[in-house]
Amino acid sequence: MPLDYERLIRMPPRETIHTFTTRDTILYALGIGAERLAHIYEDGLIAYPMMSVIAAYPGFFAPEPEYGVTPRQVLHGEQSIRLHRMMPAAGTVRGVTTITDILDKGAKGAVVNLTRSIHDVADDSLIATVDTGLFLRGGGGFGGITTNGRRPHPIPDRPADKEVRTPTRENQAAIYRLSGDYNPLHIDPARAQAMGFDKPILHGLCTFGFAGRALIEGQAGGDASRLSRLGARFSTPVFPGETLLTRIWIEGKERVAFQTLVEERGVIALTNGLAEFGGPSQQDDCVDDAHRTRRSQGK
Ligand SMILES: C/C=C/C(=O)SCCNC(=O)CCNC(=O)[C@H](O)C(C)(C)COP(=O)(O)OP(=O)(O)OC[C@H]1O[C@@H](n2cnc3c(N)ncnc32)[C@H](O)[C@@H]1OP(=O)(O)O
Repeated sequence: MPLDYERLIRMPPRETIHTFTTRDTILYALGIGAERLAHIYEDGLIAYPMMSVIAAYPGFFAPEPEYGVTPRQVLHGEQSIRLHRMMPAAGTVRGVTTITDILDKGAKGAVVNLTRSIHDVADDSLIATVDTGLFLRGGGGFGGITTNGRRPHPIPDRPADKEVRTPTRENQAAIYRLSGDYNPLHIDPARAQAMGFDKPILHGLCTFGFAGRALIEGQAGGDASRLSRLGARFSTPVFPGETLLTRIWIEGKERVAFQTLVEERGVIALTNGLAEFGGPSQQDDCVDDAHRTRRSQGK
């Protein structure tokens, strides 16, 4: 059934206030397979920039039936983050989520693009801009625009400059969901089968976090504060327990293209990836003392 474009595009912006503690930051890091002490120990804890995807998350998208969307149709299609300052390891943030456009992909489906600005409630500073594209299978055919002019970042036609391997665990989705995405698709075999999958799949945002970690390790020497932008398109679902292989193409001093493959199946899970380093422009103003100490110690 095509979605109800007129209703959906008029959906008012959704404001979400979210308080999180160092425990939540550590849980997110474990959910994306982190092992570095800096991300899993409360003493001088550093939040991964990818954690912005769960900050002020407004909840599972449009479950309301009047929009002509059912949760079974929804797959995560694209994700990007831009960091304007570092994610705090604890605090209260305010997110405002808005639908930017809805694309009609005909028989294939529809793409609903959303953007979320995340501010620190303490000083109202903008922390991150989080853009999400949701692919609604079967939601197309409503007579809408087919493109917004944005093109996926091209992957170079040459061998990658680097590869970083990051194994996921069998219980990865079970850990990741505790950061707030309780979609049964990722844990309940019957619900996964009802959506056409053999078994529960990993959250797309968990795969995204793994890719971010691989890029931070492969391109920034493990210094998470240097990642300022990360974006990619989801092309094949990942199953918990599979090994991810992130291929990196250096495109400039602080910029890489990337793809993330599932090693066991040789399929591409994330593509059209783009990452930028150098850190948020005003980052030194935002780095707390513990973090500065860790950086100077090279941790
Ligand atoms: C709530 C759920 C949470 C999750 O975490 S789910 C897990 C993470 N997500 C995934 O695993 C999704 C993996 N991707 C896929 O399964 C497939 O990939 C899609 C079903 C999303 C699309 O595949 P296909 O139906 O075969 O479409 P096409 O023929 O490749 O492309 C049709 C049009 O759709 C655009 N498109 C394709 N993939 C995406 C995408 N991932 N995000 C946004 N747009 C997409 C193309 O460009 C094209 O458009 P043009 O006809 O105008 O050229």
